[in-house]
Amino acid sequence: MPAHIIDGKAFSAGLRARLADEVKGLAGRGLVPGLAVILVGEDPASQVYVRSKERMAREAGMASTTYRLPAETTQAELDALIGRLNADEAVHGILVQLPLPAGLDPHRVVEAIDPAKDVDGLHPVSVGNLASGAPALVPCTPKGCMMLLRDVLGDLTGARALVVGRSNLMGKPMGQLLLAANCTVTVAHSRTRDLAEECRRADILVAAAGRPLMVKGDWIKPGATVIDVGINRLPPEPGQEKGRLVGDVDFDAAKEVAGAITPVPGGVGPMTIACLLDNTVEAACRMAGVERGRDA
Ligand SMILES: Nc1nc2c(c(=O)[nH]1)N[C@@H](CN(C=O)c1ccc(C(=O)N[C@@H](CCC(=O)O)C(=O)O)cc1)CN2
Repeated sequence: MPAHIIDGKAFSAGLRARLADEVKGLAGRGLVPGLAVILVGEDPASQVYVRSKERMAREAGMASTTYRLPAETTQAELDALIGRLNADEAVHGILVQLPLPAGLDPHRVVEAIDPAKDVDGLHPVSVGNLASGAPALVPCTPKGCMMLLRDVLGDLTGARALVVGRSNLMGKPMGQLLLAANCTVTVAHSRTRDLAEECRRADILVAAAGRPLMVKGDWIKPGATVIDVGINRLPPEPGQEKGRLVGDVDFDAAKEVAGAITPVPGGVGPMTIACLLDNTVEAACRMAGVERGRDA
């Protein structure tokens, strides 16, 4: 039987609608969550994502400002802007869009952000909190993957989970979140021996390697839940202006074997921005000492 197709677009729309209700309640009590997004340079995909972040934050009733800086911006200029946003009480979340242009150090940039406003969950304090089981602001894409997994599977206890990819933004925090959900977790990467066999053992397979169509249909355990985090643009076919968007998983083959699978586009991607909004509300409530959930 073909797999259940996990509709991340619909799930994200539902989450954003619930957040809009919550924000309305908070605004009535004088707390308007504020998001500041910094984009350095002109990466075309980043421009699209940043525009969507601003639009969706505003649609949810939040205050949102985007700072667009030229690619030649120096580290000191970026540090100074982050310093001003750290001190601004109307700003509860700060995000620096990645990747950064060459010459800017992403570690230094992330470390300049006040950990209480680190809605990307990348600051060493956030990373440490997640690893040690303390309340943490969690990176948006893995947080979205967990929401989808819990929606499809409920309790994940005891599941054998494989994460392919070890980035700070996705693979590493995803491994931590699955571990916290009582899965038995393996994190694989480009140097893993016999990746196909590792995949075949997984009840939950999270592909975040950034390699188009890398995971083949016969790598998937029958009935497994497959979360495809890859967003890769293939070269255009003759006569096409743009190439097709594909994930890290060969979707057409995988859906014949998996129990459930996320498509690309329309799977994990839309969850990233919804979870950014959720993290911004979370940061605002923590700063104001407001307990969440009463207004939703
Ligand atoms: N500071 C950060 N930088 C980046 C992050 C991040 O979480 N924090 N993630 C990605 C980009 N990203 C958000 O920033 C993002 C990626 C994809 C989508 C999305 O909705 N994708 C759609 C397809 C979009 C398309 O047509 O290209 C989908 O998968 O359906 C949203 C946000 C890297 N940088």
